[in-house]
Amino acid sequence: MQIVSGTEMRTIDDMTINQYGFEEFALMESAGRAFTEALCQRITRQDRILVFIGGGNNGGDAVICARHLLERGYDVIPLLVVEDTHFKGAAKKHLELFRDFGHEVLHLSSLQVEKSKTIVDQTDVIVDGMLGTGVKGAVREPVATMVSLVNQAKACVFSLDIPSGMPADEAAPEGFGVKADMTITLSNPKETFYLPKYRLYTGKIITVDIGIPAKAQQTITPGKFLITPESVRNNLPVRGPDFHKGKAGRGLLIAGSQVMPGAAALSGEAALRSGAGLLTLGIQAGVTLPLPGACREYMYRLLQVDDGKLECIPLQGYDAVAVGPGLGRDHAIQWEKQFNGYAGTVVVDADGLHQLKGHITKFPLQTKGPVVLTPHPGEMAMLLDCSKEEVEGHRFEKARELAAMGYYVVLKGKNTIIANPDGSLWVNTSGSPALSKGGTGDVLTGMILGMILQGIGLVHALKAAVYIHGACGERTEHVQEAMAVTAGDVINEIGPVIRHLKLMPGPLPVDIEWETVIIE
Ligand SMILES: NC(=O)C1=CN([C@@H]2O[C@H](COP(=O)(O)OP(=O)(O)OC[C@H]3O[C@@H](n4cnc5c(N)ncnc54)[C@H](O)[C@@H]3O)[C@@H](O)[C@H]2O)[C@@H](O)CC1
Ligand SMILES: [K+]
Repeated sequence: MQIVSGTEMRTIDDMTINQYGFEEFALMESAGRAFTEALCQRITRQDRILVFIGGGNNGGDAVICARHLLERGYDVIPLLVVEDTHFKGAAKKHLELFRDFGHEVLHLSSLQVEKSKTIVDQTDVIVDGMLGTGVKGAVREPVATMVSLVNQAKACVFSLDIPSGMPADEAAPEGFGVKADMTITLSNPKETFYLPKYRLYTGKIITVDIGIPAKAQQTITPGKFLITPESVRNNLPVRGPDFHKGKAGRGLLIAGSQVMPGAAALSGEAALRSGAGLLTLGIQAGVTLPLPGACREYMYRLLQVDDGKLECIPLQGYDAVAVGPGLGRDHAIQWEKQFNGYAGTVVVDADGLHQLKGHITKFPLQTKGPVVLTPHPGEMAMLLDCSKEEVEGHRFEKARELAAMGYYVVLKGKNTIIANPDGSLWVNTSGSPALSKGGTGDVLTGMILGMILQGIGLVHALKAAVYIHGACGERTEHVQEAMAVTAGDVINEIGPVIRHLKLMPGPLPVDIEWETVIIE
């Protein structure tokens, strides 16, 4: 499932209409109808419906929705928030058709604000078709007053394509808009749906297919995609009857310190629970690991510290190395000496990232294999010399900026982003507030290491680890309060979540990119 900015959506629409000859009028009909179908599955015949109609193509879609609802016998008030003169092209034709079929629209200009407030108060369902991806700048009157009215309404609000007023481009200045209960988005989820500043706007997100050809979608490169459970399931490691531990990789985890031994234990156990075949823990000599746990299952390599530097470990025989959880910053990793020419995968997290900072531009050139960085927003800000707010406001851009230095980036947070050095992105939708606790990041690093070791391909491994980690958080909430969940509880869900994924009912979709998905 591809995610797009508003600008990219316009490019796709232009290709569809101008390059492939699709009629704009018919495409709009398809959009309005797909929206209505999804809407009708969620409302009842008794609902009083108010359809807010703007003057652009989003309003055109809303006119079509109002027509279909009326033709199906629903109780509908179509309310035009601008004058007829705003309507152009296909939207204008659809408005004319609406009237030709004998339907009437109410004009906002003919109502007092008090009257419009009464109408809103008496409504059960609001269709928000005022502004779509074409919004520019802050919402102007009279739409701004209507946005406020909608946000105070008791009615269930369904935004058409995107909540009115909210921009569809990450680069646009922050906008104020409708706060929907559900957004039924056309063709592709918009990138801003996955930014923290707009989290309260979309409500649940549903994507509907409006018949845009795949060829038009493929013109957007590098692409941004949602991680779907189906795509994770299709690429999970499989163990045949002749399987043995050597086939599940040999990993090295350099982690832990006197004050944070638990981070090493959590990461290591998560790597093993995610399928790692053999794991060695490289840990500073003298650190006492908390027992029990998975500490029994891995091998140890005690690291000496000399002159403030951590001893280097020969890396032959290790398929991947993860470095950083709980490591501290006092004992320096000798990046160049330790990893020079190493052809396996290196994963750097937590204190490892702080230590890597001074080597950030050189490091990908010193290793032969891929390097994965797993920063949270604060660590990302540190790596890119910007503020955490800048990272959170521009998560796609910042993930790509770091990836362009030659890294695979896992930018953590709600809707974790995976970025490829070529700029391709994957966005996660699983997760839970239960994961907001110390140690869950260490668990994710271990899971990433475990998945990488099983040889399913680096991006598939990252997608699987990130998705399953989020799903583990969701599952912990079924049996206990989110606030009570610990990182150890998350580890305990890895096996059940993978089992659940593997047993998912139904045939596998041939091409998930074109499935309609419901994102809770
Ligand atoms: N061919 C296409 O391009 C298709 C577009 N579709 C729909 O078209 C939408 C995009 O349509 P448009 O590009 O016409 O744009 P919109 O309908 O999002 O908005 C344009 C209108 O809003 C007004 N406007 C812009 N910024 C404003 C602000 N800050 N305050 C108040 N009014 C403002 C403009 O004057 C114009 O009338 C999508 O969201 C989608 O709903 C669908 O019909 C599918 C096909
Ligand atoms: K809208």
